Amino acid sequence: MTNKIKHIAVLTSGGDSPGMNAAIRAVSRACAFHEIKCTGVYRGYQGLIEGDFKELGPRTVKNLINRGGTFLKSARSKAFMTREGRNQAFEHLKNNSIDALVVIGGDGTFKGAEVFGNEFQFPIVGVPGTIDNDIRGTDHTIGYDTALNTVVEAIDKIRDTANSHNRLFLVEVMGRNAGDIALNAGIGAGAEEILIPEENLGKERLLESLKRSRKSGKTSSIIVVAEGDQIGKNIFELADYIDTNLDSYEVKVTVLGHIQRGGSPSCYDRVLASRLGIGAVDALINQHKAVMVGIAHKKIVNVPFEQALAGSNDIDTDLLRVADITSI
Ligand SMILES: Nc1ncnc2c1ncn2[C@@H]1O[C@H](COP(=O)(O)OP(=O)(O)O)[C@@H](O)[C@H]1O
Ligand SMILES: O=P(O)(O)OC[C@H]1O[C@](O)(COP(=O)(O)O)[C@@H](O)[C@@H]1O
Ligand SMILES: [Mg+2]
Repeated sequence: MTNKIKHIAVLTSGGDSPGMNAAIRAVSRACAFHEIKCTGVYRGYQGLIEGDFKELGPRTVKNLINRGGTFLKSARSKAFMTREGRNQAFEHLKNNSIDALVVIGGDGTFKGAEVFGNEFQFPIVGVPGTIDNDIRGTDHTIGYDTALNTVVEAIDKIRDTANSHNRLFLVEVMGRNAGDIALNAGIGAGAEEILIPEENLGKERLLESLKRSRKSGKTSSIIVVAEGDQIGKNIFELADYIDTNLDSYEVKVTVLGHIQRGGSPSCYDRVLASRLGIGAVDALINQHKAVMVGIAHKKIVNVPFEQALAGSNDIDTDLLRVADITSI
């Protein structure tokens, strides 16, 4: 076959997520399987600009499947947003005879890949790795399931103390512009209210709802707030507002922060990462470019970057209903 891919580079970019290591491992081993040379790029696009490369063989990636973070490290690269930076990146790829690139990251990473791929006609395939699950065309992104489990475990602990003290806890979770973590972990942890960017509840309605649940006999409450939510953006201001207008509870705030991004990946994320890593190499061998490899209805799919980037997945209205009914 003409244009046979002989050398693939792989990088991780944007916010790290549990399972990225498993995805790198799968890419490296799929390359070994198909007798394709594999190079790891350190620190995402920044390492591409600096030529910070390391050859990856099947044994280089041993003992990684269970490890959180990314051993190739990740970065948010300002220089890659410039044409000059991207020119440098292309020179390094050319000088190292690299034919194609696998980028593991989120929406920003795919945007960068789309821009770069168009500018230099360079084949790039994306693997969705972000805890936010804010990519279209794939049911799940790598790291999301692990993050959900971390959040639920943390909220279970908060529930113990909330209940012992008759307190209302506002728990802030990640998800820059997406409510997936808040909604699913909120249901899983039995939250009374879930505030997400996709749906603006309004402070007054939140207060009314809390008053109703207090009246119905609840003695403590957990509200899960996505960091990008309209009324929860400043969670401490929201806590003051509730404290001032609802005297039945003592209000406390917990910001879960970056613990949500760490830890050993769940089995689901390990399997997903393994499938998508292999899918990315398959896609390149089959001459695909500018696509993300995703999973839809249990099957591997190739989704053009343009579609993957068409806003985050719509929020599942059925889940909103489940949250409403189970918290009555
Ligand atoms: N429009 C763009 N042009 C070029 N590079 C971009 C663009 N958008 C994002 N990138 C690159 O992708 C990197 C990762 O994006 P970011 O939004 O930080 O994370 P994520 O991929 O997890 O969403 C950015 O730091 C930048 O280097
Ligand atoms: O660690 P940083 O750079 O402060 O970024 C925090 C952001 O990264 C995330 O954890 C993941 O987002 P991305 O996958 O888009 O990088 C968001 O949920 C959060 O808002
Ligand atoms: Mg993102």
